[in-house]
Amino acid sequence: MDKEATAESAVRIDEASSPMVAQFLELKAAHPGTLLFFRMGDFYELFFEDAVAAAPALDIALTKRGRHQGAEIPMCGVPAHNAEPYLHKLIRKGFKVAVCEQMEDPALARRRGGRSLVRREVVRIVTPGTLTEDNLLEARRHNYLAALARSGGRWAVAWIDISTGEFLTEAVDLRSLPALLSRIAPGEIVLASRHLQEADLMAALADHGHLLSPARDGAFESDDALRRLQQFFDIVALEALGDFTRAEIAAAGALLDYVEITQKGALPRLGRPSRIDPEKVLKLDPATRRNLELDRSLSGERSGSLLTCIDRTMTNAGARLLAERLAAPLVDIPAIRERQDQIAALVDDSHRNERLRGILKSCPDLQRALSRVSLKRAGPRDLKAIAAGLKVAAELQASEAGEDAIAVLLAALPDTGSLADLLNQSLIDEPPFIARDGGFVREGALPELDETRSLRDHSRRLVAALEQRYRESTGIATLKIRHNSMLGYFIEVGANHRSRIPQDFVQRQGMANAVRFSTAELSELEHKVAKAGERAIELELALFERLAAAVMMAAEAIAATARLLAELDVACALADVARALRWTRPHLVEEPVFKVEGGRHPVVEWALARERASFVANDCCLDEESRLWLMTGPNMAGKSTFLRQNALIVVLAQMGSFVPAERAVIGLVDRLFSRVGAADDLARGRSTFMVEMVETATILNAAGPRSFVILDEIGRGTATYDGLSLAWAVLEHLHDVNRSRGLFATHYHELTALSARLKSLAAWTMRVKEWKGEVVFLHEVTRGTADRSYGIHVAKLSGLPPLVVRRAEQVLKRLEEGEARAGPASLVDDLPLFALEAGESSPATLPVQAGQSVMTESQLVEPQAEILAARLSAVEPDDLTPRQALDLVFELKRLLQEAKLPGAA
Ligand SMILES: Nc1ncnc2c1ncn2[C@@H]1O[C@H](COP(=O)(O)OP(=O)(O)OP(=O)(O)O)[C@@H](O)[C@H]1O
Repeated sequence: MDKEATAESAVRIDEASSPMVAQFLELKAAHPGTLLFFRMGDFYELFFEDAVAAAPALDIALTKRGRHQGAEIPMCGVPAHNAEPYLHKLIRKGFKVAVCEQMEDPALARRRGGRSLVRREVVRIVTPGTLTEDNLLEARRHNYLAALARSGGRWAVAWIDISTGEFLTEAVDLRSLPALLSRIAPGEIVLASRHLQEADLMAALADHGHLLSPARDGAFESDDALRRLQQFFDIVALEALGDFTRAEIAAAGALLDYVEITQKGALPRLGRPSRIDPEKVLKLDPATRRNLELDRSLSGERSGSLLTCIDRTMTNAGARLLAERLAAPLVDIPAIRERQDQIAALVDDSHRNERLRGILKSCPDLQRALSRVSLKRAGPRDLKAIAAGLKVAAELQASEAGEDAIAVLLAALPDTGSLADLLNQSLIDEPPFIARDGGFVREGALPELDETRSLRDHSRRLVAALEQRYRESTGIATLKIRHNSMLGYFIEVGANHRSRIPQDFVQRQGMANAVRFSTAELSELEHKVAKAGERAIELELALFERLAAAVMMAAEAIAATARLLAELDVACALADVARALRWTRPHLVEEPVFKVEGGRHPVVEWALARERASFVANDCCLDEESRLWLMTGPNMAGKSTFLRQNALIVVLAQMGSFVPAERAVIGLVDRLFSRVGAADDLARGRSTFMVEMVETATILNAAGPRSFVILDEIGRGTATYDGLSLAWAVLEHLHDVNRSRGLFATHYHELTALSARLKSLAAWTMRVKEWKGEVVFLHEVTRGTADRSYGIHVAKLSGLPPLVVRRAEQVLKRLEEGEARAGPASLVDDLPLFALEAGESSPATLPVQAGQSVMTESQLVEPQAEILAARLSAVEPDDLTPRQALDLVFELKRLLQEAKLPGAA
């Protein structure tokens, strides 16, 4: 939500307000919830509470200027020509900024009368979701503006990227809303103010609360929204674009309204909205997305994520599309196969792929340049970028023939050659960013401009000739004709030559060492130069407008080109990954099977390769016979890696990529769940165990026969028997009720006894070898059950003090002796399936072995005895002075007392 400091201004206009303060306050009142960047000459100034909020956020000085109602007015300012970094900082910190410009030349205002104010208007409201400038945006990520609307009791989300024109909608229910939002990852969410009080909605938006932008309720009214959409897209009936729900229409229309308000009427080019069928997208809840480290690692960094591992795209648009596909894998075999075909066409022909990637490399960001042109925020460099992008498209098309999926993709590129030629012929090779000062039109592009420029240059040469003439006529060799913005052209001579100045030189400025003059002749020349210069800029700007209009005429073709090039880039990148990392094309089927041979974890394998270590590939075959795998194995043996690698193979396969395996047959997965590891969610007041249970509940409530579930060490966050009981019940529920495919890793070896009774549960383990008392992890998945956890071996490797390790070994021995007396198999008989429901038994009746955790005091104090022994054996009696010997006796006595050893009193 907006920063509090920007809420409605507390300062009011009254009769005593100066005209400028009154103007400021009026504009401020019209734009509540924003910081007002008030243009004053070369600066944007901020006043009152805006200044107080912005100065610390920007780390700039807070000063004072004038008084209002008897108090000094706080103020801070940023330079207008370099405002973007400041805007960036403020947007990042959650502020919105209303940019208010001077709409006339201050000289004009002065001419109206001494105290006339410069006319000022807010030209744009900069918000996190409506950015278009490259400096404010991340080049390789989408920046979505989303709107959430309800109509007839049903919800929908619409989202656009105004910097690329993408426009999508999806119907959603409140339960699925967090998953949808975590998939879109919007920068800002527009919501009708009336919903802000709804507790269930606010709970669903808990993770996204800081992104909310409340908007007027009327904007979400679906009839108005429909009209707005039809008008914007110039269509009679929206049905032509798809079967939108009322809520989708309301959300989409509200987005247009919000964009119109923030862009002050300048609407960007937007593609027609397309509707996403939620059933065609693999559902990944926020926890699963996070746990699988799809686009960020668990520590929140980009490196170490799957996306970083597979992102070999050459263009920003390609990187954005890849991220989009990874965020929303498909549940649609024909669409997946279409993507696979493109990769397949390139994977075996690395020369072709390299050639295409080489050409793509020089492709600028067509989408973002086009969006700036549509918003009239573009400069000559944007037009040049569009020309360059279109040239790349033409070059790619010319370089390819044939009938495979890539050739088909390239054949679909629209012909935009004439526009590219027009732009290239009109613009110089490296034009400036902004059009205002001219200097970007190529010589020969516009005959009138060439004439004007030569007139201007000729006049400049005449000025040089005049300087030479004046030097000769006055005999002052150091006389110079110079130029500055205050005086224009002037003649400058040293003060000591004053006596030689002719009568017709009119003095304009006297300084300590020099005097400045003008002459009628010089003024006339200056006038000519200035006029020619002005005319040249006029001509250049007019041409710029014509070129921008030509671009907008071809906007749909340019957008289609940009989209196809991004698709090509993604195909090339994934083909490159597949070839370099030996990935294979998965076979997608409708039946709920999962058969992966030689599967690998892409990120772990990549990390190991950097250390020149190799990854051990493993098979995973889930079918009706063994739909659920119960994985046991020592710590560090690779269970989590195995679980995740199979989940990632699902994601990769359904996003249309090849997968890290030798062979893979994947039955479409509708929902993928992962509960791997646990982290405290202290910000929301949840302990590790609570987080674990909430995530597990989500899975058990939603997973079905087409889902794929990975669960890692369920129940470890609580007492052993509580944990075991929970894991037990969860496993049974998954097997009998959810009937999903899945992998379940556990340290509760007791659970493996269940595999004898649950028909589709198979016990698998990670192989280890004991060698000379050490454990060697083979990372191989094999049938069976682990006999031990080797946790203490692993702890030893971690540098735990030897004393603690030895003690742990002792305790373990005793615990195991206790367990052996009862035997894990007894648990199966003690807790028959769904005995709970039948009321026959409860998890609380799990057999707790009497005496298992009870130890005598003398057993417990053994470590202190060892400390004492260690201390004594370190002593060399011959080296001790009498004083040291006495100290030692006291020390030993103290240790003895602390240990409470028998006889210590
Ligand atoms: N298949 C493999 N090939 C090679 N190295 C592997 C493989 N699987 C795992 N490893 C290595 O072993 C490390 C530990 O793996 P992982 O975290 O999956 O073990 P774990 O059994 O889940 O351990 P814990 O029970 O302690 O969580 C990984 O970081 C990786 O370096």
